Amino acid sequence: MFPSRLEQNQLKANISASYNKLYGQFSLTELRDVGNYRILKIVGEGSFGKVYLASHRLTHQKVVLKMGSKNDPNVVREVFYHRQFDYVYITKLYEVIVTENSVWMALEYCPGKELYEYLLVKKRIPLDECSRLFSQIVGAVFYAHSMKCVHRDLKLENILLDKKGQAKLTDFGFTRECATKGILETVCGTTVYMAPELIERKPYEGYKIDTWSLGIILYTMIHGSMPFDEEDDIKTKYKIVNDEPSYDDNFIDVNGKDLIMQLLQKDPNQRPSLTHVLQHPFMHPYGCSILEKTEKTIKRQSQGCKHFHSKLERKLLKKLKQSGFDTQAIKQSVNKKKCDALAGTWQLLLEKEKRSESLRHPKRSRSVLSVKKVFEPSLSSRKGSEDLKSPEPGGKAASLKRIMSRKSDTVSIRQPINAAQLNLSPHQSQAEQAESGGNARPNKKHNFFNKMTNFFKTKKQNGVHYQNGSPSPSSKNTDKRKRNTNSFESNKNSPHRSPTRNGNETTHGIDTEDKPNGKLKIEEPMLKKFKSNTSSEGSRQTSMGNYDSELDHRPANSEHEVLEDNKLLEQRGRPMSILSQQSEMSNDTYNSEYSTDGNISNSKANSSISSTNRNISSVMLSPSGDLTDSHPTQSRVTTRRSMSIMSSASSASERSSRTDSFYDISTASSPKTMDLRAMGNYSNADTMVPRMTVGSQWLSKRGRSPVGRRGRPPKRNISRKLMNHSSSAAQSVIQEESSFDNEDDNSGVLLEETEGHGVPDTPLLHDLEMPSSVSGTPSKPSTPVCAEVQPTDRRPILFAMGRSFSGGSRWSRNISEERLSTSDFPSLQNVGVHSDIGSADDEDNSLED
Ligand SMILES: Nc1ncnc2c1ncn2[C@@H]1O[C@H](COP(=O)(O)OP(=O)(O)OP(=O)(O)O)[C@@H](O)[C@H]1O
Repeated sequence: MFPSRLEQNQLKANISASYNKLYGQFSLTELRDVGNYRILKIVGEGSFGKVYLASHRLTHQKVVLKMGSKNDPNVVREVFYHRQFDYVYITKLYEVIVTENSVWMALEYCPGKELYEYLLVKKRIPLDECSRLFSQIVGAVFYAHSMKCVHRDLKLENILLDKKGQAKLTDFGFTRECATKGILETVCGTTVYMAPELIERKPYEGYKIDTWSLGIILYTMIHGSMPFDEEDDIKTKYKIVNDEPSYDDNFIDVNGKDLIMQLLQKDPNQRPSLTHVLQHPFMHPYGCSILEKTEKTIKRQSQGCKHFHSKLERKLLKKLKQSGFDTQAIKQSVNKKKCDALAGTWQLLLEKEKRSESLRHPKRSRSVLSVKKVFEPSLSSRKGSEDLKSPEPGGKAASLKRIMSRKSDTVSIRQPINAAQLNLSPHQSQAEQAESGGNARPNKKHNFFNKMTNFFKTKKQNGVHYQNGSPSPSSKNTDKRKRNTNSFESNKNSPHRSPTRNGNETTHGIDTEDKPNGKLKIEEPMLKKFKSNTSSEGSRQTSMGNYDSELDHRPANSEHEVLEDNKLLEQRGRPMSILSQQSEMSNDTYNSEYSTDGNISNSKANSSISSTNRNISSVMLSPSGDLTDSHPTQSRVTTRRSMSIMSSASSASERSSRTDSFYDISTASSPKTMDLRAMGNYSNADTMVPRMTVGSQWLSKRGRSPVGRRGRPPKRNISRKLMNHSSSAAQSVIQEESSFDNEDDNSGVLLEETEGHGVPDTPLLHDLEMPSSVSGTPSKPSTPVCAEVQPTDRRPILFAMGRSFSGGSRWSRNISEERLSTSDFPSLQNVGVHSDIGSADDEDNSLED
């Protein structure tokens, strides 16, 4: 029986519709999935590439996917070091996916964004909150240092806030180990955060430059502006080397000042150890608690205590086994920190299980770090910080906004309210917490809205008018009068900090009477100043140069991206990076050591560096002590905010370290190769082509590209073009590398300045292994190797880059082979996974774990 004509037509239409659908899917340029992750939206963009919010398909856990170029050694460096860290105040690296050209890092999602942005919103962070956040940051750096690693790019932008408002250190692109070489030479970091010895280009102790940057961070958190940040970078550098920061007693107390002064000692040897920092009275009560727990964590990890020992882990492992998983493979991946799909899935499952567990059995943590604990009125009032009660950025304001938006049909707020404008009691905050947690009870809501109404009534009576989230001048007068009764001076010697002083209220104005010189300090310009100060290059921003226009330059791949970009525009009106004049070195990425791999670069950037160096020296050598700038800075257009830099003055050892790091991660070192390295043999013919490509990319990336680290891809392309065509340095790299074309097969050659090499002795760095597929052979964990360098001894050393590039795709291939597909997994119910992901706001990450 043949189908009727109508049926035939219907069938035809169906077939063509599904064909077209499939075709449409194939021709989609939009990125939807990476490995086991479904991309949800763009959350940021770094110099490496875009950063996406994604969902792990198997566990529905949210992660951040950060993309980088496979050929960028900073990406390799970041992965290499980051995967070693397993610490509560460092973002977790769950998984690394390597595709043909890119590396994708699946990182812990921190919805609170950067501390920098938080500070922009808050203007200043109250002392108690500073103490809490700063203890967490110092804890993270202490942990990294105990692993014999220095971060070298500590700044507000590299500290993220998780959903609980906890600080998380991130971005390990400049990290290096110090186990083999205590004294480093590479100038890297961000100018305004740089220690004097870095500015002066002296050899430096890595740990101590981190300590200095911590001082800058603390100062900025408290004051809302940076201690050394001038319009002119030369002046900034001069100040870093010669001046003491000025402290504003309206915002800082004796302890805070004492701590910052210690951290910002010009003499690195005078800077305190991080143990001392954590024990400092300013850090009380958080510091000691963090120190204690971090030490425990370090001890446990250094003793090689592996995972799978806790009850929860064993339970989860059992479930997985019962469901047919290869638990041995999981154990191996996790213990060796392979960061493959198995390890990633395990970590995410475990986190989810922890969350469910803590929901099932909520326990009250005794830790002072517990969010619950810090919400307690007693502690809060002792420290006087309202913000402790709002762990999320935006604090009360954010919560309030949410609550109010829920009730938008009955209550309306004209403008977002800044936390600073609210002065609720601890109890109010607790109620608000309950509200924002979604467990609000009607009576509480009622209560809360009554309080809100009262609050607005009171403010109205006091003449406060909200404009763009800030009180209008008339309100400031009122506030000023109010603060007169609570002036800091009167509380200065009090052992307890004044709630008003610590609260956000104080951030809105300072009494004329409080100032010794009687000068009125106007708050709004302060905020503006801070904006540009924090974005150290942003101080040169023009009205044209802004984040918006930068985003506009980027090709929007899809409507989705456009939407995201628009959201970003709404959220962040930051100044953007615009190409600076070539002589501008400081806050741009200037001549990374990658660009000098085997070469002393003669690029424009290099000359810019030397010109700036001349500038610095001329400034500093001025006999009168005045700032004499014999080489005035060329007109800068504008830049966005502080940029991380790495100078051409990088020591060969640093370069060696980087390349060794890459070597370690990509190929397993063999004693034989090591010997060859030491003997200075050159080798490898077939890897020269990729090396050449890589060389040029490195040059354009963090090299002399006038675009900063946060430069956008189109600009990078431009600079790459410039490099390729105009930079003799790039050619020089290629020439020198090409000269070794006919060497041994297994290694790349880098013309290095070296005198030998050392092997790190840190036990914590040892037990690592990337997927064996990286090297193509089962690999014993290799230790980071770093050449001890004498600048005078310039000779080529062998370094086994070859396989890394030629074999990179093999790694990628094998990883993807190993990667679990959805079908590989049984139903998640079988392994006891709940679908209420992310809803809990528990203590899953607590140090007690
Ligand atoms: N784990 C994360 N959670 C939430 N957002 C993140 C996370 N990591 C990065 N982001 C967002 O992505 C942006 C860029 O990320 P990141 O700064 O790490 O990139 P980058 O390439 O290292 O940048 P740069 O080197 O210029 O500092 C950040 O500003 C932040 O807003």
